[in-house]
Amino acid sequence: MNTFQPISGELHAESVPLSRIAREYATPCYVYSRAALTEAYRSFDTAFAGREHLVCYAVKANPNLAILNLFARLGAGFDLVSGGELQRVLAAGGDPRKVVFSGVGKSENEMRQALEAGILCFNVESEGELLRLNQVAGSMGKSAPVSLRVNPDVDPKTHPYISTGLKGNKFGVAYDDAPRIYRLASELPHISIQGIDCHIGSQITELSPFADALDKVLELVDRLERDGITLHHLDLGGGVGIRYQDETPPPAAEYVRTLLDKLAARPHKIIIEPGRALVGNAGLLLTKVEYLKHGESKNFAIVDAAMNDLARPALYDAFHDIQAVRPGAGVQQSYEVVGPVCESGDFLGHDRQLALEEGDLLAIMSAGAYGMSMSSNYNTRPRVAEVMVDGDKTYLVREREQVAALFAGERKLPD
Ligand SMILES: Cc1ncc(COP(=O)(O)O)c(C=O)c1O
Ligand SMILES: N[C@@H](CCCC[NH3+])C(=O)O
Repeated sequence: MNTFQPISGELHAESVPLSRIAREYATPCYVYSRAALTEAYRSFDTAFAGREHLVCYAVKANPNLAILNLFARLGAGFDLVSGGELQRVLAAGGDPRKVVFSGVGKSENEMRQALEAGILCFNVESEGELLRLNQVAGSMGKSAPVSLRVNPDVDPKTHPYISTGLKGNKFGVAYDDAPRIYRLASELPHISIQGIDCHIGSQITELSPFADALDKVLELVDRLERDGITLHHLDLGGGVGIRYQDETPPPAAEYVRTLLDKLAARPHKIIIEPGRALVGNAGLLLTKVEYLKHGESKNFAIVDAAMNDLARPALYDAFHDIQAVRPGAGVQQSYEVVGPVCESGDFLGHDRQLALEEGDLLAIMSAGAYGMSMSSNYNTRPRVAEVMVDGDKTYLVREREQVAALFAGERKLPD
């Protein structure tokens, strides 16, 4: 699908020219396509047809309430890492019985909040967390549904900051420790074992790490079975990559087929936790060129978006394609595309061939995941607006107003 494509020489979001969005909402702003979000979700969901499954969207990728609401309506579950994310999911109409709660540092308060809401499963990441959860659940007269997140020591072949399933990473319990901790869990009075969980990293563009991790998980499932511990679900995490530049990540259908081929003889319900693959290419960051500056060795295009709006280039040296919204009238040359923040690391792209004039609009592509969600107020810059496009309509999706509109008459927002 061509979510963002040129029509009559101007880049559009669905059928809305980006210059119209800039005029109506000002720049910088994030622009999301409802059709692209829907299609991405469905591509995973339909690939599981005939198999008991749950696609739990990883909220951290983009916790925008309109996006959560859309996925909830499509039947998604949610993967959380904080009590704040749980509040958002509930405010957006998500079903707590489809929620899994990951994260290495869950606080007592967060445990209470999740037990109160009645979530599907805690993905427990340490023995200490298991013992604490048992205590908290007991004090509430409840039983906590649990999977252990195991660390399979598989190399996901991605950026080291976003690898999570290697021995040296802080995530999950050590593979060889898992049987002992499951035995402990089976003896705790307020813990109810539901499944097993594994998430090896993010922006993974090959299938082999997923297949290797699943093999290791299945070995453990068999071992547990022999020990008399039966699991109801397997949560295989997220991590499927997207195309930013020239990557060739597996399409959802191929990824799911690879998993299901190994799971054909297994009775378990399958859970996955994709984040980036559902939202990454459904969003862009729209920005305006404020100034062109020709330095001694480089040309700078100084735009009104910055590292506080999109941290990925500064943080991971990540590549985001940068497209002119309209063909430029300037001379085509190499530009450093940089923001107004007072750091030399404040760049959105290096050495980009662009024909620019001041006032031109640029689209920073593939910014739907880990864009707004990692933004900050650094340099006392306000957080930018987020705009949802639906066909030829656009609407501002600023938190409170947006939820109020979505749930008018249906649900009262917490103060
Ligand atoms: C536990 C867990 N699940 C799911 C995800 C989502 O990852 P991605 O956005 O790469 O699909 C993450 C982030 O890496 C995670 O830590
Ligand atoms: N923030 C990372 C992904 C982190 C995945 C979360 N465990 C990125 O922008 O690529």
